[in-house]
Amino acid sequence: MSVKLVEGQFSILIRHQTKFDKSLMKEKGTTLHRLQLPDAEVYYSPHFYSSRESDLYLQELLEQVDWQQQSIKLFGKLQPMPRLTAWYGDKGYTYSGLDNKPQPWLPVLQKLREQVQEASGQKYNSVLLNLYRNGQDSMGWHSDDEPELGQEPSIASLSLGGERRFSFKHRTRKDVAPVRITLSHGSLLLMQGPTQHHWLHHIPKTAKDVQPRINLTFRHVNG
Ligand SMILES: O=C(O)CCC(=O)C(=O)O
Ligand SMILES: [Fe+2]
Repeated sequence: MSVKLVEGQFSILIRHQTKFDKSLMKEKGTTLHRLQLPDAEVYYSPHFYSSRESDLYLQELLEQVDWQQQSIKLFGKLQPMPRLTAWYGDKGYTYSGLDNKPQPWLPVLQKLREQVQEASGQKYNSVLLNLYRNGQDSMGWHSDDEPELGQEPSIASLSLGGERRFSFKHRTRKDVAPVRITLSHGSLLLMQGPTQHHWLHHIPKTAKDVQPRINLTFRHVNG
């Protein structure tokens, strides 16, 4: 394996070469583009996986993951979350006020974790999966700043399936415009450094007729 990191003004080029089984050949070289957000460190690679690899991973995850409909308390009332979720990894973690008991890693999740770790140069011991069944499924404004994630967490987010809008908004600076990107099938988004301190992000609902989408956020939970 060789990892080469070249930092330009706005992009980091990471080249890597890994052995994969022939049926699922990962293309060599990943370019992570740095997004121009002040007070943040965010990188995006629209085609981290080819469309064929992405189709296969999407199918495997739809079939193998233990998808759950969880509820959250809103204004004192239990409401179903507008998406299905699952949590795999080595450590428990509290998210949106819910205690998540992780499931042991599936082989496909291990494989994705290794590839994402190689691209980011970080280690992750947990992954939260979200399944957005249609355009009415969503995730509200939040930042991933739970104390268990440490001061400046690195969060690697893989998207598979229907394209959805992902927006960032600065917590305090009104002079800084929100940033919107469309997360494509097989894309990788990396959020690290001070991003979670200063920015919120969300997945809004859409009236468009969108395909189901799976998002995986790899995290390192301290414990
Ligand atoms: O679905 C996404 O892209 C966002 C997921 C997210 O922000 C999270 O799991 O914390
Ligand atoms: Fe998040």
